[in-house]
Amino acid sequence: MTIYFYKVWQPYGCFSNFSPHHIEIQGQYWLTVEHYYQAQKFVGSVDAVIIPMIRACETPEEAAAMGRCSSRKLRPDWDLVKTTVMREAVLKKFLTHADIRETLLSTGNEVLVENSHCDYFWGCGADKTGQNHLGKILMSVREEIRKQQFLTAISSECLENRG
Ligand SMILES: Nc1nc(O)c(N)c(N[C@@H]2O[C@H](COP(=O)(O)O)[C@@H](O)[C@H]2O)n1
Repeated sequence: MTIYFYKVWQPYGCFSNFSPHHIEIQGQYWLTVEHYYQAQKFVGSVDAVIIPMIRACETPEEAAAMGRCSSRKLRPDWDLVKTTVMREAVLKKFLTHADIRETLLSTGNEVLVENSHCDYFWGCGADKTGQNHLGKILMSVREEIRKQQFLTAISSECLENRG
């Protein structure tokens, strides 16, 4: 069964980048993944001055509005790096917060889809033909966390057996 998510207050809302789960990357605190993601659009750009403003936004909606402002100049490599940037932030979120990590793991091998009607890149779009990159990232993060947990369990068992 496919699991659809989108708004924070809907089922599986913790999978949204707008969910109220902070992350810390390179010693900097970000209120949500969305704050971090929107700010990264301007790293090294002539409009980098906006980064601290995005970081200071009180809500992810404000951060998204600021990051989507079409008069600002995005970093030139943004299209090349944006999925890597997003994966790093989403992985950090689920490594930081144990409760939502359990929610993610509880989805087993189900397909996860961001049910955004307007976003055909991160979500599935109105007609479900979108690329669903956020759902794909969540599934790959789920797999990575599972592997990490397996390796940790194996190595502690080995240590116990060595006495
Ligand atoms: N408008 C909106 N509301 C939400 O609640 C959402 N979860 C999203 N989707 C997210 O928007 C981000 C993409 O932003 P850009 O179009 O690249 O500026 C990404 O985090 C989606 O997951 N949108």
